[in-house]
Amino acid sequence: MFSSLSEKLQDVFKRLRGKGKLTEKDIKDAMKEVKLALLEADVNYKVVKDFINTVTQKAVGEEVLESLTPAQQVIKIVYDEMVRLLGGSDTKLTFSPSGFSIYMMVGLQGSGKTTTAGKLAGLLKKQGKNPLLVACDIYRPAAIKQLEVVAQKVGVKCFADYNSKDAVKIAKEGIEFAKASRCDVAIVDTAGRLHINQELMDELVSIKNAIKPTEILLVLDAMTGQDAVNVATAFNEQLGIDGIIMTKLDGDTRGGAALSVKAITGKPIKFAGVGEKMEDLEAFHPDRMASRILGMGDILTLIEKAQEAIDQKKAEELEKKLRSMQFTLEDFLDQLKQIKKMGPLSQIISMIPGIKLKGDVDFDAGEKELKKIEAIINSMTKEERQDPSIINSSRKRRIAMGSGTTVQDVNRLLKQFEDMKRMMKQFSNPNFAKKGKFKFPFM
Ligand SMILES: Nc1nc2c(ncn2[C@@H]2O[C@H](COP(=O)(O)OP(=O)(O)OP(=O)(O)O)[C@@H](O)[C@H]2O)c(=O)[nH]1
Repeated sequence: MFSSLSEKLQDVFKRLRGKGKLTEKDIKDAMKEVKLALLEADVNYKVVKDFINTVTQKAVGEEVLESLTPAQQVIKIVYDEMVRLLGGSDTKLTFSPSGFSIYMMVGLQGSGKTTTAGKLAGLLKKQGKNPLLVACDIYRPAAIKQLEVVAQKVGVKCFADYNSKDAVKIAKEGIEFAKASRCDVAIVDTAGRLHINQELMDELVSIKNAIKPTEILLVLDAMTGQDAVNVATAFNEQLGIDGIIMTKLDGDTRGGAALSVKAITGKPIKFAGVGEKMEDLEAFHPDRMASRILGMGDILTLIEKAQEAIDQKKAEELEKKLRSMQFTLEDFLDQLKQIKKMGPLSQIISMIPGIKLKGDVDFDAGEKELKKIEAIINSMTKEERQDPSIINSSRKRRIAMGSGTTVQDVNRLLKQFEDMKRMMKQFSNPNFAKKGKFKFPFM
């Protein structure tokens, strides 16, 4: 996410940090580079111009030039302005005071509307709501089926009528059905087109007038850059939108759409799609996103993901086991599964502050390694997991066969596990810190 922009900005800041006291020329030179980085990231030209003017004006002020750590002050100004550009404070979804909320999903074909409707239903369900999905994309029968599939994936009901060719009627009936089924949220998936046209807008306006949605959410594909911003402008002018869901941010290395859309349309990004899976929808936090772009990580989202994925009771049990040295391969497998629930490795790593990844890091290899470890442990018997010391050569061959790996792979895992246990032992010795002998293997 935003990796190429992030890399460039961090390089600029690194050079600034190396300078100690800054002159006006230093700041202006740095701002030229920031400007270039933003333009290369496909941020709207006018937005970039305003951004650079504001930051330069603030940064060239006496405060920064006389400050003890001028570079940090400049970075802070850039950070604050970036937060403002991304929307300032968080903008949450509005719920209707009536207790029944309707969200109308709109957007171009392929923007991720149907997938996002499912993700949103899943997210709201996790928050204790009872959502219903309504399939109003009547032009593509596959789209109705797709919505039914995502509804099933997240465990919510879906209202569809394969025989009707009247999207307004389906929308109205869907709302009635939602109310009758005691749902408190209806998410209406509408049809998309390849391009904006009058017919599409007329249909959307008719649906809007018929169901009076609590919010109209525009789904935008981040990877289409300034085109996405133009789409947002058109939808907002012709239909009126309340918020934006920016999808495919996981594949967007530039960030131009996310950084321009609020400034251009005045409408906030409320959610971010960060992958193809149903859990891959996050509330959009401008401050956290700015932190990520500037390479400061996003520790808050990381903690939230960990809290969602990690079962508190299990974590406490694990801590006890670690202390009493009863940690087995079974617990190891459990840990692995919990980490995997937090999302792809690349996403988790990008949220850790201070970690700057240069070039292509092979996350796929990391994911494959995790899968391999899981397969190996899954091929062991319960006894073997509890006490790996009984795993002799013939057992190793059987485990390798069963998991589609090699005996070397099994040996490597067993060694890693033993090393880990040895490390735990050092930790659990209250004197280890005093001895000053302990060294992490990677230090
Ligand atoms: N990587 C990634 N892929 C996404 C995300 N959101 C959606 N997609 C993918 O984008 C593709 C298009 O998504 P759909 O939900 O079918 O798009 P749509 O806007 O409903 O398209 P129509 O039904 O044709 O109007 C699918 O392959 C999705 O899996 C995201 O946040 N990240």
